[in-house]
Amino acid sequence: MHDRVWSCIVSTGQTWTVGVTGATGYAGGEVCRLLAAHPNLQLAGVHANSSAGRRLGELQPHLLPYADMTVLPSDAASLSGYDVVVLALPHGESAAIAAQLPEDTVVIDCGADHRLNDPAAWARWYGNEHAGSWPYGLPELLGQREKLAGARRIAVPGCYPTSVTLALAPALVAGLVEPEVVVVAASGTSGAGKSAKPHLLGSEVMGSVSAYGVGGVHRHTPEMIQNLSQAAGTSVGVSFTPTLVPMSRGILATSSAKLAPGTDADSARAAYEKAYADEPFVHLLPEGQWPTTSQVLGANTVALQIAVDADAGRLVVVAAVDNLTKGTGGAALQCANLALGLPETTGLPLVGVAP
Ligand SMILES: NC(=O)C1=CN([C@@H]2O[C@H](COP(=O)(O)OP(=O)(O)OC[C@H]3O[C@@H](n4cnc5c(N)ncnc54)[C@H](OP(=O)(O)O)[C@@H]3O)[C@@H](O)[C@H]2O)C=CC1
Ligand SMILES: CC(=O)N[C@@H](CCC(=O)OP(=O)(O)O)C(=O)O
Repeated sequence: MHDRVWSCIVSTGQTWTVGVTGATGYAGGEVCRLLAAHPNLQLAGVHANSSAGRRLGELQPHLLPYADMTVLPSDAASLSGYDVVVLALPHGESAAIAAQLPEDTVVIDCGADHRLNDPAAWARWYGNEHAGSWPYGLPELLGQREKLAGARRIAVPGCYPTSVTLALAPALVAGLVEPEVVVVAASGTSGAGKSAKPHLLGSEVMGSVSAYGVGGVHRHTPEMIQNLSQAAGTSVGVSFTPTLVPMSRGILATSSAKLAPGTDADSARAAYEKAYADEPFVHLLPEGQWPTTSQVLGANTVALQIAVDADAGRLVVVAAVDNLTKGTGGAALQCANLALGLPETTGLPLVGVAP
């Protein structure tokens, strides 16, 4: 563990040490980037797998304050001793490590291992034994913030479920729509992680948009069903189609559902205004303005807009999120703030990087 790390933030008040594993990947790298601006959390160690022993600056050159840190191994013994551990590992790699960490350590898992409540759903979608569910790290979901305050184990949502849940929950809570939703979402390539895959080559991605995981086979479908059913208080059906678009970061999710009798544009807008009036990171845009991925890049924010398509009889909601910030790394630190009793917004950017 490094005891002296250059930091651009002068801390006032209590500080907690943070170890990040998966720090050489996209999600872990984003956690480290955001930690550099956090006044109370100090990145004290970076861990990974095949790159253990290397200098972080070789692998994540944008993380200048941490360039001289040596990447440490990713086992439980190496990860013990931090106040907070962020796991940003491939699915299935977190649970065994987390089970060996002290109970009073705040453990935030960016992977899927502890997101689903239903063991049968886990077995169906991930194919191995369920490691048990943890409090789900989406504070804006009704009733969820209270479960995260003081928690010592938190499961950060998937990036698509974050955008889709925040887009549709207010309508389902208020009974504005029928509990059957259709979602088409576009993601940048960083959503697929940093390891080399042929379909992510520049020559495959540039100048082309492709659909994948079509026909109800994407593993984020059960997570959306879980969240939206919690909001609706009844089982919600989800048809989800993800698409890959030629940009590095960002998700633009377009969701729609059949209007319930009596829903009109005014009642829909009122429900969304009420739901998000006090949410610092969720922004219902002024009428007529539509979300773009560029406006949320690098920010822990979600931009939303709604429309009532009276002819089709559907509510349409568009949501933009940076998959690496509010979609993972920012959400991880938002949850850490809640777990530690810090103001929820501490150290998190509201300002995007545009254009
Ligand atoms: N990318 C995104 O937008 C989002 C990602 N997530 C989740 O975050 C997690 C990380 O994803 P992402 O950053 O994209 O992935 P990357 O492929 O970019 O990074 C994976 C990281 O995990 C390490 N790693 C790989 N295999 C192992 C292993 N067997 N044991 C320990 N460490 C290992 C790698 O280390 P090394 O390089 O040394 O091998 C690397 O640091 C995943 O669970 C993903 O689902 C969640 C929401 C959004
Ligand atoms: C573009 C792309 O490939 N995206 C990833 C989403 C990854 C993610 O955010 O979610 P998890 O944490 O559940 O892996 C995918 O569709 O699998």
